[in-house]
Amino acid sequence: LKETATTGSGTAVNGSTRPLNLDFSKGKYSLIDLTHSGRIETYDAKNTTTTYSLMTNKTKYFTSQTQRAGVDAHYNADLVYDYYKNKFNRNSYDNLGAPIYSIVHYGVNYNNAFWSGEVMVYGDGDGSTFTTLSGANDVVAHELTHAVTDYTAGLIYENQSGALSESFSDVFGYFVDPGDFLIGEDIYTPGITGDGLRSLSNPEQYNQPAHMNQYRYLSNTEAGDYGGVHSNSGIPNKAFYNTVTQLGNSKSEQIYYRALTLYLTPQATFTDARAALVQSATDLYGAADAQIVASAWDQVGVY
Ligand SMILES: O=C(NO)[C@]12CC[C@H](CC1)C2
Ligand SMILES: [Ca+2]
Ligand SMILES: [Zn+2]
Repeated sequence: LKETATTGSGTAVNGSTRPLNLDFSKGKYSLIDLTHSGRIETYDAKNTTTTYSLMTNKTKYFTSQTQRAGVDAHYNADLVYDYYKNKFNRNSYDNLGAPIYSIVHYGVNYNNAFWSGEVMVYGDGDGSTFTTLSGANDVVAHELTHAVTDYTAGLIYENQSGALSESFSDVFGYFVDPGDFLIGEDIYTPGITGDGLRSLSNPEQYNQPAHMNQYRYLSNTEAGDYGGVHSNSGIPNKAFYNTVTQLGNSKSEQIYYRALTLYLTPQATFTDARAALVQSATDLYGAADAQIVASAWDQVGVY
């Protein structure tokens, strides 16, 4: 049967109202966004980890409590799609219009979200450490940027290249949510205000190193977070903060996108990332801005 693009709205994780791009067919509305070539479809795992079904509704208003996870996964995926298209003319994570599939209500009390290599997956959190993880636009951007990275630099998810993968995902999480330098603040510890999972401006606040002399040589195993990819990302994250506070968002996002998509390679080290970003700044804006990038990395002990 034919699909018909239409619009509606839904209730977000935080209770606000989100506009939604929907499909109407066979007498019901579904979370299928047909408005651009990277179509977006959002599914509900209903707290299993093995089965899922398209999130649908009788009306165009997705306002029930259990629909909130899907509303924000769908809305934030479109927001991130639009960010990459509008800023860099990138058509979905593969730049070929790949569909973006999201699954919400994954597992029980699942305090995580991840890009599986094919789909976005979001837990509901346990209500104490996290609430529904699709509710944070910076987290959705973080995860979809892992997909972009997989199709471009291909950074290997361990040791320094893995910490760079984490950092680039946090950096584009910031660019999609530029009001603060925290990651995950909208869904982290719902009972506490003002905190976040990580800080780009002050990584040490959440027990991340912010200088090479604090690098954590952890084991390259799941228990060691693959060489500490989520802790050592504090070092390139701080270099990013040093850069963006000098160059501003518009120049910085173009420099970071160019480095990620043109210069970085799978085994890149922090030194390679510095060189890729300095080169990108030179290409785009000249020697003075490139020097600002170089200095940003000097300050975290990466040469
Ligand atoms: O850093 C991450 N993934 O690499 C997180 C962990 C909790 C939020 C969802 C996924 C961010
Ligand atoms: Ca944020
Ligand atoms: Zn990540």
